Amino acid sequence: MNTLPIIDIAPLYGDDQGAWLAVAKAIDAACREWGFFYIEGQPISSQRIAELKAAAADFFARPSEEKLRIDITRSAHHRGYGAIATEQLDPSQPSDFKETFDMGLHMPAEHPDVLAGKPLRGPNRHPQIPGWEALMQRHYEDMHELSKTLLRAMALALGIERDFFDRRFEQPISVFRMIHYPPRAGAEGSGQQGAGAHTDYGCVTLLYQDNAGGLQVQNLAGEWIDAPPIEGTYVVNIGDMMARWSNDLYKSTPHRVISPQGVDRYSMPFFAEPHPDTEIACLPNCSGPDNPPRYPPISCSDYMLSRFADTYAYRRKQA
Ligand SMILES: O=C(O)CCC(=O)C(=O)O
Ligand SMILES: [Fe+2]
Repeated sequence: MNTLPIIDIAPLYGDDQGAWLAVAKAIDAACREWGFFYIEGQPISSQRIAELKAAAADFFARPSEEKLRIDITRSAHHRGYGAIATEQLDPSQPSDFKETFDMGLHMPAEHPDVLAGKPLRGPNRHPQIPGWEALMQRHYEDMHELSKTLLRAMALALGIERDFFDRRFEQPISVFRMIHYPPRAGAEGSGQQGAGAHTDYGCVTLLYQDNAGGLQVQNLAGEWIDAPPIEGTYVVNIGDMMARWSNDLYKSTPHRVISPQGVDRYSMPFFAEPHPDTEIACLPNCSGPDNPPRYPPISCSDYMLSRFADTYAYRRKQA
């Protein structure tokens, strides 16, 4: 059973200002209370999802040698394939029982930012599968637009300029990721779990999950509650950078994935992050005389790099 808010965002695409504001307020309230909610009425087509799922199933079923041609651990800017156990989201647990594909904003090797060695900038690394790159590119752009639509609603509800986030999310370091969780062999509680308990690092995560189930969210009482699959929805959650940006007005909530039993699970998060040079300093209207800014300003890229180093052993070694 689901206890998280479900928000129909269709009015964000219409002309009714009153309805628009009501949705913005509902999103804002969910960010303050839970940091986790579902959206429905979003414009990503079910055909797109079907194409992505077919592409994921095809890619992850390929031999390791083929997938490792785009090994993420050999990419300085974090693109490509992550084999099982590359990531360890909960350091007190075994590594995650999942494999991943990550892509971001493509910047060719000769782009000045790449030549200057700017962190997290560079070309994507796609598998050699016909149609793959075009599909991923289209989806990345559509998810970028969807995240900006949600951010615009948050800006309005917070009483800051409507385009505050639009201006800061140009040339973003957002990542689209596909994840495959193989079926778990042992009983629940034994050994590796799908994704260890963690909070997301960035601003806003928009997650498509298939119907296998297993995503859980920690409530205020510290209990794990299910965030079950709901047809046609995305699960949206706030990450640590947005919590920091909003002076902890918005919550970044721990979550995890229990490996599926007897079935494969596929999920596809889009991690929306700003331009790397964006200054993350207390947002307007998020502090006051009794509530001073809690964190010093930091650049988006410095913040993200420090968090990546915590989760990926191979990046710790590089650092
Ligand atoms: O696969 C999922 O449902 C959640 C994945 C997740 O939390 C993450 O990648 O940050
Ligand atoms: Fe997460």
